[in-house]
Amino acid sequence: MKPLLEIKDAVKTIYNDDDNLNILNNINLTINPKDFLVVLGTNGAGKSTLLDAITGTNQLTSGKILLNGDDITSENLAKRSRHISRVYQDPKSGTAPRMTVAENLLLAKRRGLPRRLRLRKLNDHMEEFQKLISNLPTLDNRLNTFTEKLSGGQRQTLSFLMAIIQKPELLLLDEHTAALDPQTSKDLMELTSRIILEKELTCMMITHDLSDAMKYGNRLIVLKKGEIILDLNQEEKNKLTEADLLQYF
Ligand SMILES: Nc1ncnc2c1ncn2[C@@H]1O[C@H](COP(=O)(O)OP(=O)(O)OP(=O)(O)O)[C@@H](O)[C@H]1O
Repeated sequence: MKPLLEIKDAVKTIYNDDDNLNILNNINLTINPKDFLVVLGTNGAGKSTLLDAITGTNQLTSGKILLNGDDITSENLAKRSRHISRVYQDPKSGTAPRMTVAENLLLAKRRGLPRRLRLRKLNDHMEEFQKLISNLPTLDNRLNTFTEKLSGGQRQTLSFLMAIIQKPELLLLDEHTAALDPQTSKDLMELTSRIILEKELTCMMITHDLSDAMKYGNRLIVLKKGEIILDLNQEEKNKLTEADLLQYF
């Protein structure tokens, strides 16, 4: 199978006056199409830095990143965002507050087009957007609500829908349920898993929640001090208990 994403000898160095620190220390990782990879690790292990390198938010010091065999290591964020989408932890970061739910969805659907063209003919898309949210009690009847009026959970659900609406080649979830209450977090995690399977997305998800890490995904890696210290496939993951996982922290 042709890999979707290849990370080769990735190093990210932070230069300090007295000491240099490799926050990514020679990471090698291959992700295949339809993989749902869960990423665990202690605070400061380098998880977000790794996602930053994949999206182009932050460039690597050395190493390569290939998407579908193409070297994207020095491509800028805008170019990569045509293929890669990301949901952050903060519900406020993914949506435009002074726009309605429907306008946000249209912006996401037309990502890559000039902004002035992106909001045209909204009415043509209302039926499609209504269908998209029809099974989601949290957003039902909210298409015309300004995003700033939504709760954190509603906003995060919208951020997630915006991230998948164009069927990205790679979906990156950066603790996307961490700021939500337990029930809302569970609902969004279940929606996430359902949509990833239905749309056959390839996903990399950072979480600190061990039970989510056990329950979701077909592969699990643990990062520590910028290195991958554990990499398990589905079968190996199924044999693991939360207590086993805790030993890596
Ligand atoms: N621009 C920067 N300058 C200096 N240090 C940085 C910079 N970016 C990240 N770091 C450091 O690199 C390390 C890795 O940070 P990163 O945010 O990737 O960790 P993380 O695994 O995502 O942590 P968390 O679970 O807390 O979100 C941390 O020690 C952090 O302080």
